[in-house]
Amino acid sequence: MEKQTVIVIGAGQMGSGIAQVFAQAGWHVYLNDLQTELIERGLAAIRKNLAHQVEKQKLSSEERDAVLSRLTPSTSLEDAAGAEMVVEAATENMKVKKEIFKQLSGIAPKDVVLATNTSSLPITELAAVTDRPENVIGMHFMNPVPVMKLVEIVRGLVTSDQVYEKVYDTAAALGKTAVEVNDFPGFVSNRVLMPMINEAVYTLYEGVATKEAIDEVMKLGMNHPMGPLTLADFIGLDTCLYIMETLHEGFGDDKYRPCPLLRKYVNAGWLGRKTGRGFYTYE
Ligand SMILES: CC(=O)CC(=O)SCCNC(=O)CCNC(=O)[C@H](O)C(C)(C)COP(=O)(O)OP(=O)(O)OC[C@H]1O[C@@H](n2cnc3c(N)ncnc32)[C@H](O)[C@@H]1OP(=O)(O)O
Ligand SMILES: NC(=O)C1=CN([C@@H]2O[C@H](COP(=O)(O)OP(=O)(O)OC[C@H]3O[C@@H](n4cnc5c(N)ncnc54)[C@H](OP(=O)(O)O)[C@@H]3O)[C@@H](O)[C@H]2O)C=CC1
Repeated sequence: MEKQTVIVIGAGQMGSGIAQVFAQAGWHVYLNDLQTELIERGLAAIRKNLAHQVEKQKLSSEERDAVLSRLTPSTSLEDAAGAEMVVEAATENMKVKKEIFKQLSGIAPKDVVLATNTSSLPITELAAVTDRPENVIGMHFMNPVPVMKLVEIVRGLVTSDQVYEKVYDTAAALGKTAVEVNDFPGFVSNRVLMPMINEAVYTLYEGVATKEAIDEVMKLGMNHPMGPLTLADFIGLDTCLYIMETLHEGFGDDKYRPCPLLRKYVNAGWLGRKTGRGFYTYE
């Protein structure tokens, strides 16, 4: 198979997971972030995951080394000039993403797929800042990327069939199952998931039960692998808040209003697992 190159923009929990699965599928990967330390943190997470696979004999140490050799740190978007695909996984903020996509227009070759891993933001609006909106598409991986099977593919208003097919085939080659959805706030995944999480936060805020009780009810009663407050910490409370704000603004419906407790925690810098504190505390 011809070796292909992808640039993954944002080396946070999603970007590092996306880089890992591409590299494990044989792609060359530029892992891009603003600072070298952030890329190093992402690479450290990948090394840890690969070490676990070696320990479990799911991967040989030679394969691990080959995967690691396909990962190149990048702090310049100019590296998009040498890629066949871009997957943007920077912070869930329209201003940040528009700036990235605007810059990509001047750098990436014309036929490059410009995919975003956004959780909720409109693909069509993002596409409109580029000189090639037909190449822009949502390629929404789930967290943790190496484990979760789904990729939600989101077509913008003018995404071409060719770009859709390329992303669909790529998801399959990464061992994922793609599901096609249209471009509306939160798509399907977060339109359904995030109001449940937000309601769990309201349940805590209104004193209906303790955080442990709320999580236990949903785990044991509904067979969810994680309770909603544990899951919110896992996703990142900033990301949860941004998604609720996108739903609230996008639909103009108060049923999506973010719980004030969620906003308070984010303002306090309690972003969940990634900062060591959210609804729970972490080592
Ligand atoms: C916000 C959005 O836009 C969209 C989203 O992503 S929403 C979030 C979607 N994700 C979820 O809902 C996740 C819900 N939680 C789960 O499915 C499970 O708790 C879980 C898969 C995370 C962990 O599973 P578990 O059975 O409780 O724990 P554990 O036995 O430790 O892990 C199972 C496997 O996953 C792996 N794993 C767990 N966490 C991992 C991580 N962060 N990265 C890589 N691998 C991981 C483990 O190494 C283990 O692999 P092996 O079987 O090879 O040992
Ligand atoms: N968390 C989740 O469960 C899921 C998240 N997503 C989506 O994936 C994206 C990333 O989320 P996640 O990985 O959790 O977030 P993280 O906060 O873990 O990582 C985001 C990374 O992007 C970096 N970044 C910010 N601006 C830029 C830029 N201009 N260029 C390059 N890198 C930049 C951040 O750096 P710094 O810290 O310095 O700002 C940070 O390292 C978001 O759009 C989110 O909605 C999708 C599915 C699931």
